Amino acid sequence: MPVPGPSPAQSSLPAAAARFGTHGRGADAVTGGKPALPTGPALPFGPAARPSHPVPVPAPEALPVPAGGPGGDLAAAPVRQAAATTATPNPALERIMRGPSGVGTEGLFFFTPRQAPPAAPPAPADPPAPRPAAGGRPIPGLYHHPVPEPDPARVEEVSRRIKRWAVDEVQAYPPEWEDQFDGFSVGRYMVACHPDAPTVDHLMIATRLMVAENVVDDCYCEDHGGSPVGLGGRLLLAHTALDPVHTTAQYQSQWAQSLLSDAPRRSYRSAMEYFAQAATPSQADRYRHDMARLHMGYLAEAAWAETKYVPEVHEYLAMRQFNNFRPCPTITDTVGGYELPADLHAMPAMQRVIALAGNATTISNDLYSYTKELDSPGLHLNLPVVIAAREGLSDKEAYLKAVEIHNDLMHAFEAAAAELAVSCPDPRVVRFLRGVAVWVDGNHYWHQSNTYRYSLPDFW
Ligand SMILES: CC(C)=CCC/C(C)=C(\C)COP(=O)(O)OP(=O)(O)O
Ligand SMILES: [Mg+2]
Repeated sequence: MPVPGPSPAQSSLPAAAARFGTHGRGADAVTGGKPALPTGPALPFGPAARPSHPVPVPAPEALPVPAGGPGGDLAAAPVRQAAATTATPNPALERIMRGPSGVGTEGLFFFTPRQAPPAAPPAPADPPAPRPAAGGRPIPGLYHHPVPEPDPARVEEVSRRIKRWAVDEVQAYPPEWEDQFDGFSVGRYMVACHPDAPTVDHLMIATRLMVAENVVDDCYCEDHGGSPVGLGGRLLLAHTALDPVHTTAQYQSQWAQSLLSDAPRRSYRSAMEYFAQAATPSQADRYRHDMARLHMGYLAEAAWAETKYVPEVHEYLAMRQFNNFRPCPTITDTVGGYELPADLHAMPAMQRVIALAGNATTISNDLYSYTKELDSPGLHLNLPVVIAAREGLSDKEAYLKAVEIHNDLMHAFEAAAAELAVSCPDPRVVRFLRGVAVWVDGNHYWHQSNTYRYSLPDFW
């Protein structure tokens, strides 16, 4: 069912909500500069908008450990003293591999009861049994970890607050698209992905960014008012809502006003303002870097769409490593209320873990969104489509091959994460790795259960 375009009265509002619909099409363009709308918070990046000093970074032994959340048993001193490698039983290492216990921690295991780690003790006898997911069914043969249902009270509160932000603070979508916004279920998504968030305020940091990222993708890139034509200029200007321009007074104020001129920029600006207030400067810079990666991926995809180029499979996978969920799991420490320091984040082994996790989650999206994208206008690239075109396989064979690629990525991610947890048992590293792992699982849960948005092909 096509989504009706905005009414004339609403057409001055940027059409930003198509991301939240199952078949949202025909949105008006939002790329032109529109008159500034009333805004909520003050402009970001001014002295008043920022903490005058970074949020204090706790020492490892002082890391916040929410009750029942991950990391609780990881902050213990014995873990910090665990040997880099060991051939003999080591209680600290055993605890790392065993991971936390308690409700909500199933997704935090690198090794599940189904997959015993090499040279590691068996998992605890009574791991929490996840309740069945909200709906939908997993893709047959897709390697994943079920998660418990996200805390309904948190889901309700995040959902309430995010709608107020989207409607009142950034005017992200016109009123008639409310049901599509609700159907996206971003509250359930973020609560599932961040079970260790200490408070709803922490969850809101991730939720605003998630909405803003989708508003930009829909309105600038996708067929909800977006287009590959001119995308570079739009994305660069939107990127300045995350990474501010520093120029002379006359142009500084013009630039600041421009951030209010469409829904993507209003959303980025506001979500970044909230994020930067909670993050350390290093965490904010990490996010900017990840978003620059994302925008580069959007541009490669757009360039191929413009020239109707179907990439080789390895070229597609390279593009999709950038056009990727990566900016979402990499804020897990900010949302968890602690910091993975920059030098630990920058370790090549950590970078590999992050890339593999991002790639697995993004190929999972390719699989769950396959039928939606087949229905969209033009040729929408995703991994099964590219494999079919480039390797001469049937649609079904290509899809099943893409499932295998996803599974290989997941196994590589888990192996790399477990290896790093052993070789660098700093509790912040281990907690971050678990945060990424549970984000991967929450992301799968959301895709599987979002039957409003996704449906599986008829291949089984
Ligand atoms: C949330 C975020 C950082 C998104 C950036 C990249 C992105 C939009 C995806 C990885 C999702 O892929 P896709 O555009 O194919 O989304 P849908 O399949 O339309 O849900
Ligand atoms: Mg997709």
